[in-house]
Amino acid sequence: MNNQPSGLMLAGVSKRFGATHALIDGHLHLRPGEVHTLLGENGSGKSTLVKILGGVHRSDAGSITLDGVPVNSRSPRAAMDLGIAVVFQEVLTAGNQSVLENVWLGSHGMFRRRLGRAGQRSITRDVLSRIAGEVPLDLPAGQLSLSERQSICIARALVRRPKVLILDESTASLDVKSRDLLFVELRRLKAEGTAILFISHRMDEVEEISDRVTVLRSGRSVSTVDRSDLSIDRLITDMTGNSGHDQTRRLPHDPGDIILRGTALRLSPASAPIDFELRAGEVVGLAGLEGHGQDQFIKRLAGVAAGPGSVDRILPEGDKGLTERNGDDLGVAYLPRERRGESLFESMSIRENFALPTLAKDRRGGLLDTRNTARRFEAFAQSLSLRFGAGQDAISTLSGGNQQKVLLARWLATDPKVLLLNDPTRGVDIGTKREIYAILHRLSAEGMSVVILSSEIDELVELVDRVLVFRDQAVFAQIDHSNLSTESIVAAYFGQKSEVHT
Ligand SMILES: Nc1ncnc2c1ncn2[C@@H]1O[C@H](COP(=O)(O)OP(=O)(O)OP(=O)(O)O)[C@@H](O)[C@H]1O
Repeated sequence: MNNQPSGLMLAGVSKRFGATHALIDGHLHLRPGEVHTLLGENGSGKSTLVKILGGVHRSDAGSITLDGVPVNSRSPRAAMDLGIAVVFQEVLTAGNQSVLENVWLGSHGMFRRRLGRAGQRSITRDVLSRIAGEVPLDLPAGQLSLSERQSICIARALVRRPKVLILDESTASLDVKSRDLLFVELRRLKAEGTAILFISHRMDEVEEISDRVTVLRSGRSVSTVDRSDLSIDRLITDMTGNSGHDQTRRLPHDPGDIILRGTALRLSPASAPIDFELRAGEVVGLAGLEGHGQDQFIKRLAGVAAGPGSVDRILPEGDKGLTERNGDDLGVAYLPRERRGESLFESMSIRENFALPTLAKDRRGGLLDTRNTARRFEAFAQSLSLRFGAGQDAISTLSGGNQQKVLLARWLATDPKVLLLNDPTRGVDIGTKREIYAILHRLSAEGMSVVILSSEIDELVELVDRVLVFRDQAVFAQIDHSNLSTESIVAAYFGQKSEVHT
């Protein structure tokens, strides 16, 4: 008779990377039939723990058991064989392979053969319809949206019917509809006895789905809290070791002169044209269900997407056309949504990734003064609480949230007049998010204008002067500061106009 507790038990698990102690004495009990959230600041060790469970890293010390049986996965396949399925933080799909092939990528030949092609199709259709709606199985994955590609990664884990399902920030790339569908599916799996380890920096999600929450701080498990005792303040205190991260809702204020103007911008041939004016010191939010035009709109403002209509940067001495090439010279900075591919240089160091567009600031008589680069980087690293080993380390050694902070620092360092941010705090912990909001509040008070596309409604309510909500490739509603609330934004998402919308 096995007296070991059922589920996944971790005791004293630790892992070092060179001088970095990523995980120290990690403890966790994940029970069958629960959603257990792992919460912690960027770099606190969550992904390291997940990668140990998923057979990507080997722990240096400690014990892990599943239903009393030692887990010592030497590879992702070994973990899978034990019934542990992990959806990793980055969206990992092969763009030129079909949706169907992507879902079955990496599974055993035997397992696949047993099901046959027809079986694979029907299981995939069934799983995807539950978590993402209709997705064409034969389309190359590269043609799908980020959210749909993430749903493929989740489906890849689900078709294997795991005992333990681990979702490492998997919701960060999902649109609202798919996230809601996933939560319904998680509740169903939970009722069937699946043990679910959930990681997210979004407190609304943590509150909604968690049965228990374990907090990691600097690689150590510091507390485990039951759903009935959940309080955001308590969780933040456990995460940070102090309680200094107060919410700071933006106050109404008078913006300055027009600094950027979009005229008759059309996001699709049939959609209504959009006129848009951005004033100095304004912070404007863009929102909407995924695929409704807000992403295209911010890309048009940034000059990285083309289409009918024009975007003009209004300079004090008069109008001047904005082109893709001179956007930076005109003080317009754009932070794209996808870290990989769109903005990170994976073969470069942390400091190089930060400094690339601003190296001219470090030239002295034609020579590069790297000490100056280091000084500039250090200042941003401090204000954004960047957790890293050394500036020369490869960017890939940083946790996901810390990579995002380096990119934000890169564009803040250009001293932009207009900062265009495409979902900038995705993967950033709540303490740092609030530090970023404070920085943006300060810079906008000094006259910088910000356009921020965010999938996080609380972030918009806290940060912006007004929100444009997109539907069907057009602006459906503009919600002004005095009417900003979670309810008013969500109502507009789903096409409900109330009298508060202008
Ligand atoms: N391959 C690696 N080489 C060197 N250091 C690493 C490596 N992987 C992780 N680290 C370091 O280990 C620490 C923990 O990182 P980890 O990715 O586990 O954090 P996290 O809690 O998942 O953060 P985030 O919320 O940002 O995803 C960080 O300091 C990170 O820089």
